Amino acid sequence: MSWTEYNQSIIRYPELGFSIDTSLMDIPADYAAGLELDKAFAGIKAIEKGDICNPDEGRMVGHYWLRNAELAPTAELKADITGPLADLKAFAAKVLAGEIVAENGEKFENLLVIGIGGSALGPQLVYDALGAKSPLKTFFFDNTDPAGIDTTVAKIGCGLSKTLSLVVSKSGGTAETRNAMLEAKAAYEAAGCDFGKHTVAITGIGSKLDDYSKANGFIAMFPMDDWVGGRTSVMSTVGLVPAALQGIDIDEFLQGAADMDALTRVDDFAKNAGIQLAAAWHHAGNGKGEKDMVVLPYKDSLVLFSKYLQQLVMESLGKELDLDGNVVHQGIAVYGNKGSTDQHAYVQQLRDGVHNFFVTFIEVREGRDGQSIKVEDDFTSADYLQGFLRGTRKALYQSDRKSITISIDKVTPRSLGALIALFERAVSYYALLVNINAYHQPGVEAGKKAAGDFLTLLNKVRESLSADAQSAEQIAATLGDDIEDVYHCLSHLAANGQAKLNAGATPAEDSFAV
Ligand SMILES: O=P(O)(O)OC[C@H]1O[C@H](O)[C@H](O)[C@@H](O)[C@@H]1O
Repeated sequence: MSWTEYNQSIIRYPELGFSIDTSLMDIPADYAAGLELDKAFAGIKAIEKGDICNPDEGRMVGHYWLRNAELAPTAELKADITGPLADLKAFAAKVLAGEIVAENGEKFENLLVIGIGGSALGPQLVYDALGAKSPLKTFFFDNTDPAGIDTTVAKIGCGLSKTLSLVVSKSGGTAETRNAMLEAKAAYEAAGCDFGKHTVAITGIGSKLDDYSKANGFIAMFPMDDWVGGRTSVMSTVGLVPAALQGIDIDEFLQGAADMDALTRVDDFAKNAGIQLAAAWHHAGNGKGEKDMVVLPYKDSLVLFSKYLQQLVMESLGKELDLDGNVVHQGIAVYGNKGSTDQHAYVQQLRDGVHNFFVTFIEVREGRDGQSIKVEDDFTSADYLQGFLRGTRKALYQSDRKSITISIDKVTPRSLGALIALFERAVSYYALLVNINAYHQPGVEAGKKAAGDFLTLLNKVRESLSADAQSAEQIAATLGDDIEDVYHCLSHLAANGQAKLNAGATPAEDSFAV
């Protein structure tokens, strides 16, 4: 790759301390000419002006308005953004000033965020990246795993009475979040505290959670709108309430995103990092996701960025049908962790093994805020980190492994907002280029329905147990259900003290009794 090609491939946004280098993707100069760029630019405009761009759910796609309410297509929608923003800032200021306090009159010291998917990943990323000096130490319940909940409750310990909980669910009906909330309630009550007096809801108006928050005397409720998808909700009340409580400058966070939005909505391929990122993905995977994206931030505080992008990209782009109903099985697989840590784990395969990926390096130019010691005569830890990034990038390219390098000066609310906005925009553009709806998630429902079927069967199996040991086959015959499904119910009951297992040599020979 020549110096000239590097200069031609890089896009720099000095106002954001940002650059993106696609030179090591080897994209032919005429590649963009073969893409439906006009359709992509027109599609983004339709999204931002409030067309129903999520046709399957009949919804607008409004996350771009969250950082610039002036873009919202009506005064009412604008007020739906600015009103809650002002309210949440006032609320956070009162909590941090000790004007809103715990039931026992003490200042809140901890925050417990209860949510899953888009209602957890954004707050987790923001806290990890920016929350080092948070006045509220933050914990998460992001699952229905009772052991995980116990571990977190143990970590909070006697601080629970000074813990503010946020129950976050757009739909207000997600089972894992409901369960985790009830587990939290039980933990507060075991500590002699009233759950409602320590808790805030963030949810859609009129949802089950909204009703529950009123019935249980929650401190406050912040609304979430149906035109914001879970995976793009970090700049709605979902991400901003916890961030403001953590003392993070949310105005800067929103401004970084607004600035990136402005720079990536221009109809000029050469200057638009969002469309270029989407085009790079398209070229790498032949427009069909044939290559996975490995995300490698060389900065510990961005370790969750790969996990965050995993939901943003895979839930948005992983679709069976295109907008015309054709079966396309689109998507881009995303995984990653951080550098240089991963060089001592899976980078061996990236360099030498199966060639099914491209890398997105995230470079943070400043090593640390302040002076560094020398770890060798001439070098600091930051020099090493930079050396490993540059070295890995080069070593991969030498074995024909492509990469994108995105650089920011440092991890700040502004640069994190800009990074998130860049990937949101690239996802929108890519979806337009391959003609899919990036804003629904029909596949998620199948797993939820099957989980419901399991629970129905679990009840039936539990009731079929008797003092006489029976095999799965016998119980399945009585119930008229699938033997293996019945067996998994029996195993679960036995593992959780609700059935007695007489272990045989094979699952068929296992028998179960009450
Ligand atoms: O915020 P909630 O309604 O509880 O949804 C939480 C998450 O679960 C759903 O199943 C979706 O797949 C996610 O996109 C969503 O972010």
